[in-house]
Amino acid sequence: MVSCSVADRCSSLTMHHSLAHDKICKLNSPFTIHSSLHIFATNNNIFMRYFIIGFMGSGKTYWGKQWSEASELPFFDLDEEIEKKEGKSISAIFAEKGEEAFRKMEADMLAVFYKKDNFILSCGGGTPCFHNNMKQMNKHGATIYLQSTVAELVQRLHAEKETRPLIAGMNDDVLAEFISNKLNERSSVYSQAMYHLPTRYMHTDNFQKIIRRHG
Ligand SMILES: Nc1ncnc2c1ncn2[C@@H]1O[C@H](COP(=O)(O)OP(=O)(O)OP(=O)(O)O)[C@@H](O)[C@H]1O
Ligand SMILES: O=C(O)C1=C[C@@H](O)[C@@H](O)[C@H](O)C1
Ligand SMILES: [Mg+2]
Repeated sequence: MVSCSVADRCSSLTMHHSLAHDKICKLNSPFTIHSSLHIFATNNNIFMRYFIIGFMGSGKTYWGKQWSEASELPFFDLDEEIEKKEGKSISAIFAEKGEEAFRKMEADMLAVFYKKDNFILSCGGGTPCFHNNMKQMNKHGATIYLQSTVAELVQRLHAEKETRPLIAGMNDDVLAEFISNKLNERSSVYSQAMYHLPTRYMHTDNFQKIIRRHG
């Protein structure tokens, strides 16, 4: 399904081959993802499914929207889809029904996307870590891990804690420790993504240029 071309060279971005996870190829841009390398086909239908994963605050929604505008692939945000279906915020769902119930809703909503054809989906921070979701996403499309450092995440999440139930009310020291521990715990799952994009090397301008070149 996927192969690495000779042009796939880059200092900051790596791709994990979906069929041979031990093979790591350097890519010249995140948008090699958008090339024919990641077109999936069944029964003569061609479709592109991109699942963006990463820790809370890594920029999945931010980059997913920009990528969608530039590529014209429709953008969806899994948290927002759950909120629409349930008619309440993620915080309210956690408060009223608990995390376990939320994880089930999340897996069920994700499964809806396995049947859609062309999209970019920004997942929740914990999505890959529950209900075998990581394996399923790798099976049904291309998975893209936005890899951020603890320092980047603390900086971004500092101002947005209250909309994220897992970190609401934490002071900055506790937040940094929580992020560090949780990231550590989740890293082995995130690393199963086909593409790893370190967010500190991503900028709007080069992102869009890359799309124009590869889209
Ligand atoms: N490269 C960037 N430049 C400027 N702001 C950014 C960048 N990446 C993310 N942000 C900002 O950081 C905050 C967190 O990003 P975002 O909401 O996209 O994260 P997320 O991965 O979708 O988080 P969650 O899993 O909680 O939904 C947002 O305010 C977003 O606008
Ligand atoms: O990291 C997590 O577990 C979460 C991230 C958010 O996107 C939401 O899905 C929810 O707040 C849980
Ligand atoms: Mg988001």
